[in-house]
Amino acid sequence: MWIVASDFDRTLSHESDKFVIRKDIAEKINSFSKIYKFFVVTGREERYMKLLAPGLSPTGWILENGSLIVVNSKKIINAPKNWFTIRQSISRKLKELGIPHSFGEVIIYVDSWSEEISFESARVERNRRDAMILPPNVEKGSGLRIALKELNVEGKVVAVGDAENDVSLFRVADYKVAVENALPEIKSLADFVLDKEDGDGVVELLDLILSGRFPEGVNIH
Ligand SMILES: O=C(O)COP(=O)(O)O
Repeated sequence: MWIVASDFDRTLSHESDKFVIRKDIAEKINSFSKIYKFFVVTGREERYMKLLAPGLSPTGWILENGSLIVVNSKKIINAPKNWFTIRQSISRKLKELGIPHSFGEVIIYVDSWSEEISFESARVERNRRDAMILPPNVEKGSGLRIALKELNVEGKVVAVGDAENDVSLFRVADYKVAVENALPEIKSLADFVLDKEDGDGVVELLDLILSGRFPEGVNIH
């Protein structure tokens, strides 16, 4: 069984489309998901995914950077019980420091954050200019593992991404794939770099898998 775990922003969707996924790309993923497994693994909240990915029906969603898993209409929170008390105290500290932030269902989002701040009971994950404050040990990779366990799915995991918060996804993958527009450090970690950017790159990957040309038939560059 092939299991594709794909980032969303700048991997499935393009900034010039205001991060809304193109219809042909969503349709390709929907048909792939009927044969194999496809998970969208994103830092984003569920409410944004409803707006940015209308009509997209993957096998499952790993949201808020691995802290919220949605499979088979079931929501699983990947955080310790005391996390929400910790989250309140972190929010108070951010307010004292004058750092604007917002809450997801589980995590804290900070836009355009360049300061180096660490917290005792939380982890800060950077993603390009933004940052997310999460429970310790919660990341995209651990979220994917929970989804696979919940669905009782086993197979070869192909992770595809573009930026820093995709590194943990690479750690749980059998094959690490970067889209053409990925950051240089992500490309250097990848087993394969796709010829195309964003969603066109992911379609390229899905076609390689569907036609049986992955991984042997891929030109490594
Ligand atoms: O903007 C974000 O929250 C990051 O989203 P991504 O993980 O899909 O790249």
